[in-house]
Amino acid sequence: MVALTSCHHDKSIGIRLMTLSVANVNYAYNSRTQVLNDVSFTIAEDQIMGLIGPNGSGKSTLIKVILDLLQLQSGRIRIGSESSQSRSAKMSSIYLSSNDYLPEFLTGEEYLRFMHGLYREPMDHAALRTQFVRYSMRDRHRDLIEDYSHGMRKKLQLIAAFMLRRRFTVIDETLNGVDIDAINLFERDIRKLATEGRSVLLCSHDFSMLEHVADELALLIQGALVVQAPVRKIIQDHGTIADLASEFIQAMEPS
Ligand SMILES: Nc1ncnc2c1ncn2[C@@H]1O[C@H](COP(=O)(O)OP(=O)(O)OP(=O)(O)O)[C@@H](O)[C@H]1O
Repeated sequence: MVALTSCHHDKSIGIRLMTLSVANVNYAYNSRTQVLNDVSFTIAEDQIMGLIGPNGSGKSTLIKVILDLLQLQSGRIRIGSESSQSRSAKMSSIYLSSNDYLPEFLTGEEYLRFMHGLYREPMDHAALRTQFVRYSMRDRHRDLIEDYSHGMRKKLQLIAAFMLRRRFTVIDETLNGVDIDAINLFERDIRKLATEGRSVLLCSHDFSMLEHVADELALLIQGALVVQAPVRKIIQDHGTIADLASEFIQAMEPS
């Protein structure tokens, strides 16, 4: 096994406020399976961080530990200045999960009202209708989620995130199955969140989308974070994110 522990940082950034700081996090589901190994990284305000890694490398586990859906076993996680377990951290974060388990018995509009209720935010009905039109779902907010296609369920989750505009948005593979028009809109909408000073953790196997949209990239291999680097530096040094990923994955394969 090649030791690959270097993390690259962009020295030109200077001092920035951090939305997320993860320090020395380990996680094991049981005594035989150590899934996360001493993971440390940060996401600055106004930054979109892409999270990549092979299947089973621990990306979803890391996200669940960050959001306190799995209990932190060791290390420290802060969202802003608060512990990730605090109520204020939870109120300032939104999670779009990789599955599309949504309450089938609600309409899209009722689901969004429910989400706004959780965050104690008033819902802007005009904004809701606008988002449904933008994401090619005109008038479908009145239909039961049960009747939505797979892509429509994903788009409903995206609309929730773009209406609620939390300080920290976490997206785990939510874009699978979403059409190209919606991806283009998503890229524009997610950049707007970042320009407002919000932060995004975007886990995806779609490297070309990440090349468009992410500022920074984190690569997780076998539960270890082997790279945190600005995307433009990766493209400068390696050509593409895919090239960087395959270089590291090959280097870590047993010879
Ligand atoms: N509830 C669980 N109990 C035991 N092991 C689990 C559990 N959930 C995940 N694992 C294991 O933890 C490891 C990491 O899984 P995880 O889902 O975090 O990977 P991932 O990087 O998100 O993968 P993918 O790209 O395939 O979605 C895998 O070996 C997986 O089998």
